Amino acid sequence: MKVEFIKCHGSGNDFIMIDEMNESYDFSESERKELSILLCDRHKGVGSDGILFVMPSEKAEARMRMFNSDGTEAEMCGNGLRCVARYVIENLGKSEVAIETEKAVLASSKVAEIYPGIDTFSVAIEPVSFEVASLPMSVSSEQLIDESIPELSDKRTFTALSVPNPHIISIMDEVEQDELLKVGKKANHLPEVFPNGVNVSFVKVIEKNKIFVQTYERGVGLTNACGTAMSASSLVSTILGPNEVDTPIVVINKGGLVNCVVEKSEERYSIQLRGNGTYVYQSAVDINFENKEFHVYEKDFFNKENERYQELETYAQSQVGGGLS
Ligand SMILES: N[C@@H](CCC[C@H](N)C(=O)O)C(=O)O
Repeated sequence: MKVEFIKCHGSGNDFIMIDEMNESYDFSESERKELSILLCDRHKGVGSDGILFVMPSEKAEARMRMFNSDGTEAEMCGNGLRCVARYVIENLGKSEVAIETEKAVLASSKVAEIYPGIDTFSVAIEPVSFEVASLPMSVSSEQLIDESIPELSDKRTFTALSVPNPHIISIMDEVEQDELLKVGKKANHLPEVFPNGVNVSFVKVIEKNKIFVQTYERGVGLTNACGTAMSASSLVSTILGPNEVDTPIVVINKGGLVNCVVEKSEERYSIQLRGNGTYVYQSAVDINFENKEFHVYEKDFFNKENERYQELETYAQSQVGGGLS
């Protein structure tokens, strides 16, 4: 079977995007999982953090399903949703669209550039819940706000929330990647506490409304950026730290930066996540699901789009001080 795809990224969190709206691939569920494991492999495959399937929807202009590189499906993907929003916006010639995800239909639109020359897309990150049952997470309390999780660390405190995929966030003075890797691995081998796994983020507050976030992603490992994690981190550093609601929070990550606006209405939080949805190249793969063999065609690069993004990346790294280890 020949499958066409676009290689894209949001903040360096990279994806293989497959259009099932205009193409009738008719994948089975096991084929979607297989595609993710084979193609996301950075040594033998195309290499990416996950696969975005853009599908028809009865409730919205399109539906997104997102699979991690280990073949598991996530409830939501913020950086991926910006890429899908761009694809649907450009395909339909609209400036805003609604995208169906597992737990919600989410508003997405093209907005003012976050950096000169970078087409920028805003996606709604909701529903948000601090109930531990929503992750799910097994602890004796209903919420876990800035508390220790002894199984993970004896020196850090964490806040648990779903947006709606599961996250735990720890705010600290300096983010150490090796420590994040250790804690992230532990958290994802602790089914008695996190039966479905969890995304783990370390956050440094650089100044008011400016934070640095790095994430160990469930189903992937350390990534350049995780959109839902940056949204969750913006919210937690607003509740526990100096950030403000209704104000763009600059979130620096290893792959660049985004803006997050935390909103509160009738005691419910939501976040607007704004950033790039960059196309790197398009290509196709011939895949035989029986024997798991595949051949990737030549890459057709999008003209200079990713080179422009690299300017933003360089700018973002200059903003973080000692945050990158
Ligand atoms: N990178 C994504 C989140 C992808 C899913 C995550 N690994 C999970 O399993 O919840 C993002 O940008 O939000």
